[in-house]
Amino acid sequence: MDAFAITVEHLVKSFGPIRAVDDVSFAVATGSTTAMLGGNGAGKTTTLSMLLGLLLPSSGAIRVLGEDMVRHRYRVLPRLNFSSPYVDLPHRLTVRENLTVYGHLYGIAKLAGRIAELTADLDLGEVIDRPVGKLSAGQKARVALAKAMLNRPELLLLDEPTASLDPDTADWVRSFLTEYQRQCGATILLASHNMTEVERMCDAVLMMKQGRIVDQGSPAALIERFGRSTLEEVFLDIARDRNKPAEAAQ
Ligand SMILES: Nc1ncnc2c1ncn2[C@@H]1O[C@H](COP(=O)(O)OP(=O)(O)OP(=O)(O)O)[C@@H](O)[C@H]1O
Repeated sequence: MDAFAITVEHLVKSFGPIRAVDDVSFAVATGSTTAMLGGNGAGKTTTLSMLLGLLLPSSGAIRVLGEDMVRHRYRVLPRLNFSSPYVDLPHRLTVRENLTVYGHLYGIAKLAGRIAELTADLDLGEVIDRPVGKLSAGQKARVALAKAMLNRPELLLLDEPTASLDPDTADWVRSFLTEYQRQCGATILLASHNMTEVERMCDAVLMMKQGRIVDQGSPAALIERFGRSTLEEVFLDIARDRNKPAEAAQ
């Protein structure tokens, strides 16, 4: 098994004059939970979209699970999955119909059994035959997670996995992900604005600003380097360009 589930070198994505991702290089250790942090517009979603093969890079190299993502993404897509609050599942289909459609798309064997397992794991029994459009945000988030788990991914890319969830549901989702990772040794890369979540779940943090990675390390190492007591304070220091320690400058 490769030491790194993801390696990115000199990745650039331009939209006309905007360099949304501006010469970014990083590696995500296999089996880690790594967070991508940064203010609005820092380039997190654009980076995740390139890792998923949804957007083509303007330049640079991406290897995901040992494969070149630009040239061979169809080899690797069956081994990963993603969840994002910005991607809606078809509203008129029930939860079961949605999971069935995606299960067929992913070529899952014994699909009915897998859906039954996920219904139990994600506590979807009450909503399984209801249209997705009629569910609450928290219920939709659990359905989106079930969709992301259908193929038992080795790599999970999550865009703000707990955005708009109440603290109880958010905590439940975090525990679910941590348990999945413990059982399967999966790698998780998530974009988040929730610093407490990142401190609790993540081994490593990539700090993005204006399309670049401006600092990285474990939450504890970053907090120590910035002389702060929480990751939220480190985030604000970086966002506001203050108290920047010499070794953080790149
Ligand atoms: N399709 C697009 N066309 C033009 N500009 C885009 C496009 N997608 C993203 N951008 C721009 O690229 C930059 C990075 O956006 P991105 O969505 O990656 O940021 P983000 O870090 O995910 O932000 P947020 O925390 O607000 O979700 C922004 O300036 C955004 O306006």
